Amino acid sequence: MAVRAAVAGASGYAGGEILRLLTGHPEVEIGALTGNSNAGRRLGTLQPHLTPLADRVLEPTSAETLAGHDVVFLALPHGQSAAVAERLGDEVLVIDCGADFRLKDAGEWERFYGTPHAGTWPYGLPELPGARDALRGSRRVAVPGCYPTTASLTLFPAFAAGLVEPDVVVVAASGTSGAGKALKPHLLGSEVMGSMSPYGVGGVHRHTPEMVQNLSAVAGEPVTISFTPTLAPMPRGILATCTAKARPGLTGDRLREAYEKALAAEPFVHLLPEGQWPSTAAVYGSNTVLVQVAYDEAANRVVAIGALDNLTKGTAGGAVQSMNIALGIPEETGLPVIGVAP
Ligand SMILES: NC(=O)C1=CN([C@@H]2O[C@H](COP(=O)(O)OP(=O)(O)OC[C@H]3O[C@@H](n4cnc5c(N)ncnc54)[C@H](OP(=O)(O)O)[C@@H]3O)[C@@H](O)[C@H]2O)C=CC1
Ligand SMILES: CC(=O)N[C@@H](CCC(=O)OP(=O)(O)O)C(=O)O
Repeated sequence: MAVRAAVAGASGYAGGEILRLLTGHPEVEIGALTGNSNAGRRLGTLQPHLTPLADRVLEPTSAETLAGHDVVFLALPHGQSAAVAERLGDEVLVIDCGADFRLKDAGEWERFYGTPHAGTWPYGLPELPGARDALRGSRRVAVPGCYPTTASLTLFPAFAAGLVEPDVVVVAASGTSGAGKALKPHLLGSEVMGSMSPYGVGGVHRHTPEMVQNLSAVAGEPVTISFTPTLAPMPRGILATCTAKARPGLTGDRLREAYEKALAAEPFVHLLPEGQWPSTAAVYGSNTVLVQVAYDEAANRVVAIGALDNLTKGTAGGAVQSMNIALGIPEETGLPVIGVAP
């Protein structure tokens, strides 16, 4: 019997990408689609690429409209998920694309988000050690932020093998869809086109504690991370350059072996052949993360670079991957691994 899935926030970027993937998922039947200011409108006017669903009309987002489904995807602004989720019942699989349930440390949540902490759900980054076990059979999933997905998948093999010091620098560029569809003056076409600009500089971006949480768990000790996000003039994609000081005795061969071992069985994280480096264009629309790593001997630093599509593996693809695991569906079902080129 098909899994019946509802999508809250279907008018937004993340909701639209979830629907793009679910329309091709053989086990899923799409149920209620909800919006907020766009409730009552035809989906085709908001998401014209979702042609099979063009005549579906958005309902208001409420526990009532989302009831009666096996899975509910929440693609809502931060702070909106808890009130909906708590009325959906424990047997429904609720997958939250927002940040509300990602962090374990309530103090860190309050410091970066400025609101009371709603709680912690199993974290939807299956590739991290132990994550698949926590997701299997779970009825709640917190989908990671797009930058933490990129940096964590790019660096965890180095930490898992104990090859680097717990002192990391991440500089990442993101496409503009990462900021959502709502109008923001710094995202107007004339502000973004032909320019790259940093934001959230100096340890203040809310994804910093999420990266720290992930990599500290893998390292088995506290990791500090200096994270600088930048905005790039492209609709989708993240390219993260991550560096960490090497531990004594590291060689390029040992580093490569550690990455090969950690990533060999991963369907969605692909270590490129030596000498080839990731690009955002190569992962456009796919659930793949491309990774490459090098040992910069003169600077004694590991340089690891990862690229993904922020809306696919960075949000919706990760969400569907976690749904598959939670429901016992083969993990790769319905998820593209091939990008769009040129
Ligand atoms: N974009 C990305 O790359 C990523 C996004 N996420 C997370 O996914 C979630 C959605 O992001 P995104 O799709 O980019 O954002 P958008 O701004 O594109 O979409 C937001 C959605 O939420 C709805 N909405 C707005 N306000 C409310 C409200 N008060 N109550 C209920 N629904 C509301 C909107 O409805 P309407 O349009 O009808 O008003 C719209 O459907 C966010 O939590 C975001 O952090 C996570 C990882 C990456
Ligand atoms: C380009 C851009 O603005 N990106 C967003 C992150 C997108 C993401 O992963 O979001 P959530 O944590 O909100 O789910 C930002 O930096 O705020």
